[in-house]
Amino acid sequence: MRALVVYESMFGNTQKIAEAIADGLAANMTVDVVEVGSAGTSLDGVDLLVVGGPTHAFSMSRESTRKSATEHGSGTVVSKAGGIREWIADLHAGSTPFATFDTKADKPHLPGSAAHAARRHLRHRGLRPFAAATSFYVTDMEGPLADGEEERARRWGEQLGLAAT
Ligand SMILES: Cc1cc2nc3c(=O)[nH]c(=O)nc-3n(C[C@H](O)[C@H](O)[C@H](O)COP(=O)(O)O)c2cc1C
Repeated sequence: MRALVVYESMFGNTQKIAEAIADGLAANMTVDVVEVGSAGTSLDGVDLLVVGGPTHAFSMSRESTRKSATEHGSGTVVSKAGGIREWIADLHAGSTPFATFDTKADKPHLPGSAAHAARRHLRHRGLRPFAAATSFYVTDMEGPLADGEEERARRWGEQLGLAAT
């Protein structure tokens, strides 16, 4: 069984979560973890797709929010060539099972989530939801991740892999 983890990340936090999820999945599945700019659009041979990105303006990023992140961040960004919104739109979609995740600010009352938006878009493309959309938290715009989030991501990946096999 093969899982594909596709992530978008500006400041590296979602990348860390994606790698932790992949680590957890690897207990039960073969896993590839790919930055969205390098991900192909075919899902041939993929038994479980896991997609995640940073929450920007209550949803998945757009070109304008990525530009803003690039301009306001203190270094170079990880995802320089498009985000998961565009990747999902281009996907050669089938009925592959999927799960989505995001990173977002650790503020309980702030609405909106890239993971929920990605879930809606993937369902719309015909893919099959396999797990609830899940958020992982950062303590500030550029991070770091809140305490324990990488371990929580690893466990989430492990549970997904167990359920898929
Ligand atoms: C332009 C922009 C808009 C953002 N909007 C939101 C938002 O609506 N809700 C939220 O919780 N976090 C928001 N954030 C914080 C991001 O979620 C945070 O930067 C991200 O989780 C960091 O992940 P990354 O290092 O992988 O980019 C925003 C960040 C940027 C740069």
